[in-house]
Amino acid sequence: MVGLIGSGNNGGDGLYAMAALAKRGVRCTAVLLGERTHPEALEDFNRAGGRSAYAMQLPGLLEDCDLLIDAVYGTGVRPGAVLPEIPQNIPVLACDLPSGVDADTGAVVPTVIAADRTVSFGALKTGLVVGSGHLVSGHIKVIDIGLRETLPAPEAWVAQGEDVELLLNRTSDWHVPGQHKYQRGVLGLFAGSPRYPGAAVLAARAAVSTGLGLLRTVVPDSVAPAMSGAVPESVPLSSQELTALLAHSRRNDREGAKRIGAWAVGPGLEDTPDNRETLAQILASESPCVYDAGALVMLEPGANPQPRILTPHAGELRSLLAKAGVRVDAADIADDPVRWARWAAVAYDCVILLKGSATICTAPDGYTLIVHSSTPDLATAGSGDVLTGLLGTLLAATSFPAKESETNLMHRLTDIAAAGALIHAHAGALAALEGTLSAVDLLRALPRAARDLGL
Ligand SMILES: NC(=O)C1=CN([C@@H]2O[C@H](COP(=O)(O)OP(=O)(O)OC[C@H]3O[C@@H](n4cnc5c(N)ncnc54)[C@H](O)[C@@H]3O)[C@@H](O)[C@H]2O)[C@@H](O)CC1
Repeated sequence: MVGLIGSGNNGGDGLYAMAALAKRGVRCTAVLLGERTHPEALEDFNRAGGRSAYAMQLPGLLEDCDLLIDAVYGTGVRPGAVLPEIPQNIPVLACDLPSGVDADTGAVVPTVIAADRTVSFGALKTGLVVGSGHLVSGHIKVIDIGLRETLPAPEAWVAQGEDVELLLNRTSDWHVPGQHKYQRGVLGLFAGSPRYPGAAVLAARAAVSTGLGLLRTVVPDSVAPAMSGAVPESVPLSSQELTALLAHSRRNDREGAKRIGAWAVGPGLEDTPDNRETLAQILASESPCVYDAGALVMLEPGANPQPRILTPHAGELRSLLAKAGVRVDAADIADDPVRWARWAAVAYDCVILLKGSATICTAPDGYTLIVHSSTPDLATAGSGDVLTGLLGTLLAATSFPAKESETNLMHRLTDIAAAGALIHAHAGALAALEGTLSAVDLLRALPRAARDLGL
């Protein structure tokens, strides 16, 4: 076993770990990379029979290495760190976090040492589960080292499959299925264009296959035949009907509100004057809404009484922020996705679900849930459309108390966004078991994924 040992406490942790292994008879060599080495840990390691080596000996040592322990840098890494290259065939176990990962943001240096496993001490660091850090952390295990009482409140929470029931607060909100179709929610879907008819169909199929009561669709004439063919459950909504219905719900008419409980807007949508007009009507409707893809282009920053979830990927987030006067590039977002998602949540007064290697769901007050279980295969065309339909169903099936505080409402939306991301990720994992993953494979797996997670 070879350990890469840095000059700080992370190096000390690596030496103590290797000392314990050396005592069990494992042949351990510590490559000392810093100008100094944690003195007590080095003494313990030497006493246990470990050997030390210099950086120049590393290539030879790696030829006969079953496991590399990476303890060069932990939370103390500063920008500009340069790390040795490790051949891909050598399994790497990182102490606390892979060397070169920023513990708070997930930013990595170009020479970051990718780990197969990371053993993190005391608490899960945000940088392990978001951005580029998430891609190099491998399997993560958090070890309790008795710090719990002294740790500050977490700045973000990781949501997992078993949390879905809690996130959806099903006991109080979800109606008994099968009684009445409106009780399982009515969703309006405004999506599609002659250029992107499939996006609307994917979102619609996702919505109905997660147990929606009724789907009303607002799609261009050219998309309508494909929609009724692929999603016979959907009921088209003419523009006159739409205007009348939205006027009803603006006056808080109970019947109108019942007819469309939530909206899903954007998959395949084009930026046209007519679409902008419809979008403005939906924005004014005050029914909760998920906005994706083409709809994001048409949104403006600022407060809006409508409860909203926006679901950008990094490029769309950059455009949203630019409209709000915040100039960032793709690299800035990759280096600190939580920070920029929060900026957008504030600028647009909504919940942001930022898609990426991990999904970040965040409210304007900073309440943040991270879903990092997604398979990389989910970055497939149409996968976002499926997520939009699924989130629409979750919104339509949730009853939001009329007198909910702004903060509670935003937290509820964040919980729903994370629940959607978890179901989506689980569907992706199920579909990936069958081989390559297309959006249609994802759709097929959706009912089973929803059932597995208690929907
Ligand atoms: N702080 C705590 O409460 C605990 C810390 N622990 C361990 O301590 C680690 C943090 O220890 P440290 O604060 O000593 O930090 P690190 O051990 O991560 O690294 C700090 C050392 O690396 C050097 N360094 C950092 N960036 C550099 C760069 N770009 N170029 C050259 N040198 C650079 C610093 O000068 C310093 O000597 C954690 O990751 C964890 O492994 C744990 O043992 C548990 C408790």
